[in-house]
Amino acid sequence: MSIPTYTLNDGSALPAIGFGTYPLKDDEAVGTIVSAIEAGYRLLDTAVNYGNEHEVGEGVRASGLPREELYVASKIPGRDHGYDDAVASVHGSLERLGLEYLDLHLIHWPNPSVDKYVEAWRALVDLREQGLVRSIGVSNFTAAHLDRIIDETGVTPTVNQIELHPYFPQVEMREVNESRGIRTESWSPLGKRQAPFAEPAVADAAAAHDVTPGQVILRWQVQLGSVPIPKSATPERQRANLDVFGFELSDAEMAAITALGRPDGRLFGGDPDTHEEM
Ligand SMILES: NC(=O)C1=CN([C@@H]2O[C@H](COP(=O)(O)OP(=O)(O)OC[C@H]3O[C@@H](n4cnc5c(N)ncnc54)[C@H](OP(=O)(O)O)[C@@H]3O)[C@@H](O)[C@H]2O)C=CC1
Ligand SMILES: O=C(O)C(=O)[C@@H](O)[C@H](O)C(=O)CO
Repeated sequence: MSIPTYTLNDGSALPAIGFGTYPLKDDEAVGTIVSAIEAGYRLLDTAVNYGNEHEVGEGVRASGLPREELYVASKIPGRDHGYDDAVASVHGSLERLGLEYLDLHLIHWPNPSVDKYVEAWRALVDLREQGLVRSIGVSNFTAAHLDRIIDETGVTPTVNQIELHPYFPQVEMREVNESRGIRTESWSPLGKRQAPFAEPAVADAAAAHDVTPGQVILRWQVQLGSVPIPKSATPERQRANLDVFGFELSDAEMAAITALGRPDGRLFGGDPDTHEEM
């Protein structure tokens, strides 16, 4: 299956759906990642803090695909936001992955109380110039965090990966990203443990299009223009989650799913102004 791509603001191409790798680990993770690549995923999302960059790199090699056909993305953890620490962090990621370059590297969380995310961003800008990272972006950034790094460096992130699922549809942040030319990526795109598969807005659309509730939610993500990165350890679900380009939700179906959003819809209170991860 060939996956459509978006052109990012730096001219590079990002697959319209990717594979989330948290919390896959150890030998089993390698097989799971190979099965995802065989299912057709090309974008693999990892992070230093997932502790599985080695496994992702092994999966890339075991897939037998040429490196340039895969799109590998990782993230700098909060403890590495100082400029030199961020540079060392990216070198560490490349070493663990066993790759010569990353397609995309993100700042994982802004950690505003530490107040060093601008330094981490400067490091990413320089690493991109050196060719170690092809595209650079952020995760869990609010409008204020985005505007600060853009104002202080003149460089706009290509993507902002944020929590986005039917109970937390991020209407405002999607507009914030779009107005700055930043592509939104959705983490926990299905809603993880709280996936709203039984909600009538989802179940009715699934019945109408003869697809699964998971496919409806991921298709909703695609039609919002956000890039979902669902995780599944199950090959059948991996394949089903990718098979969302052969049907289209109506405007009414889209609106009904977005209307499931609620103010307390975050999965674990991950408000980037207050939730910090090191
Ligand atoms: N930047 C950030 O701060 C964050 C980034 N992430 C990224 O986002 C990725 C995805 O998020 P995640 O939290 O895993 O949540 P998801 O919304 O992807 O849900 C994953 C869960 O749903 C199950 N599942 C997957 N497909 C289906 C299906 N078709 N039907 C029923 N159940 C299904 C999986 O189980 P099974 O494996 O058994 O199929 C798993 O338990 C992560 O892997 C990570 O890469 C996540 C959190 C924060
Ligand atoms: O998966 C990620 O990228 C995270 O940031 C996680 O640590 C996330 O915060 C989580 O799953 C907490 O339960």
